[in-house]
Amino acid sequence: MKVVLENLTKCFPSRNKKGAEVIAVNNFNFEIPDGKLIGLLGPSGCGKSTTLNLISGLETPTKGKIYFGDEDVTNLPPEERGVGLVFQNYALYPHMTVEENIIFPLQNLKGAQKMSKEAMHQKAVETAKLVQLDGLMERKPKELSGGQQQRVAIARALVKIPKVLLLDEPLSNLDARLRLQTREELRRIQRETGVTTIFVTHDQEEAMSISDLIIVMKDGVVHQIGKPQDVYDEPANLFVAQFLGTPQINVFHGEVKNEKLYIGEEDVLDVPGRKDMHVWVGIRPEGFIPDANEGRMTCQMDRVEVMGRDVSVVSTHPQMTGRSIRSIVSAENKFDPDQKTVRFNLKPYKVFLFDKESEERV
Ligand SMILES: Nc1ncnc2c1ncn2[C@@H]1O[C@H](COP(=O)(O)OP(=O)(O)OP(=O)(O)O)[C@@H](O)[C@H]1O
Repeated sequence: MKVVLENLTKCFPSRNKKGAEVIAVNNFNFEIPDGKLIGLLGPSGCGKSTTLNLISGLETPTKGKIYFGDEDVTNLPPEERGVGLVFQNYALYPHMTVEENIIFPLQNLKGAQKMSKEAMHQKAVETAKLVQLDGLMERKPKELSGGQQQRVAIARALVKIPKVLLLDEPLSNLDARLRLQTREELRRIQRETGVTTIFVTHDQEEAMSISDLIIVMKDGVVHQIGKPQDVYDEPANLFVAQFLGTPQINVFHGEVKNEKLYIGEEDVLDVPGRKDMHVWVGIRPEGFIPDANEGRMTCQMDRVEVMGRDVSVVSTHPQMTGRSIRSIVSAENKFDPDQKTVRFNLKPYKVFLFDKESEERV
């Protein structure tokens, strides 16, 4: 089912009398396509959870509308929206078995939807199979790993076949290995069920790896929506460029003069057709090509970190905004441990220019 957000806005009153109100979500407009997995991404406090709570009905919007398909659900309570919810803390009932936990939402069905014990059991078994828990139905939550507990929570959210599945940081409580495994599981379950899913995370790598589309938010405002690779390759502004990618993009003070890009005294790249202006220059770590003789950009060598197939060259530059430049280059490049400088040429498609004031891409 598609989900339409129309001018969606949520303001919270200030916690003290003098303070300004908080605009947690500011005029969010988007149509989430049917059957897709959407990653809602941004730093802490950017309004991700509030957006999810508005979609689920746990919060009511200050302004704007929410549609599931063509139905306006803005004023419907959560239980009438048909959403499945999964939170960071699995919130399972500790005294119930896996099966009882999964069945729980079915027991509250009323009227024509009421199910027999046998039908509920069948449904629980089917859903448990989907999340690969079918051998563990008699266990209590404390007898399960974190990843398994989260799968019970997902099964419980799916058992009523929700129109929309909403996941708020569902992997945060898992250790690194389980996190990786469970996110792949999540992707598989979403593909198999085809339920439109919105997944909140502050972890850009997690969102990029499993989402069909990512939405990048900051301070309640949506900064960019797109396929993960497209957003990485074509960031709309400096914030998005800095938020996506590990190591982070390197940012320099720069200037376009006579169709050349200058960083400090050096013209590091030809930029045909560009008008003269001062810019922020963002260079992805993979955008540097070491060239000891003809490299147009000279940096002060700090150290080389071995990563296996690649090496990370850590260097500095007076026009750099952060502490040090991180460039990832093939391990086939050889560096002298005593060299004072390192010279690079730049891959033009890995270099982004941003307006100095608005920080929008130019
Ligand atoms: N009930 C509330 N009353 C007042 N302010 C709130 C309330 N809930 C959230 N906020 C504020 O709204 C903003 C957005 O909060 P929200 O929880 O949506 O962010 P988030 O992106 O999910 O953050 P995190 O990743 O830390 O959970 C924050 O500034 C937060 O302090």
